[in-house]
Amino acid sequence: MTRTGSGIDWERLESTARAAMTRAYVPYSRFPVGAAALVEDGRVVAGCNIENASLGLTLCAECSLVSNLQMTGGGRLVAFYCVDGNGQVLMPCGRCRQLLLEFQAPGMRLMGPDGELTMEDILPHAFGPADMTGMTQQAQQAQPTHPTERTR
Ligand SMILES: O=c1ccn([C@H]2C[C@H](O)[C@@H](CO)O2)c(=O)[nH]1
Repeated sequence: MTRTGSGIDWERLESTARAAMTRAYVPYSRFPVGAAALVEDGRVVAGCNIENASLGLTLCAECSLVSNLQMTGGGRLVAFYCVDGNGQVLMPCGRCRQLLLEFQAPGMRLMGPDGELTMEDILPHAFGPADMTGMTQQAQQAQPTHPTERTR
């Protein structure tokens, strides 16, 4: 049984993810992926995977989605849905869990194979933005200066 209850319009996200999946560029794996997410301001953003002849440079659908998010006004993700080529729910790979963590609204919901999940469910004890703001003054001062910021 699918657990819902958060009031999220999952059907809209599912259909947007499926439409995004049809835009995938996957000449190497033939494994299209589409992702869609609801932004806290009501926008829906989407992405597809984009492969590369240099295989390790492949962009996952989630990567394309967060690029879309940032380029269309930024904000935080409230709900996320990802599908494979059959339109079935696909769980984000490890790297993409980290990408999503960066842009999650508090309590963001993801659709999993058996219902709603949270980031804490799929990436427990995560390293995230809060850890960076916790950097000590000393550690920040130790950062190398970017060449353009040098005064002489
Ligand atoms: O979370 C994931 C996992 C995989 N892929 C893509 C990358 C590659 O193009 C294909 C096979 O790994 O699926 C995604 O887009 N997102």
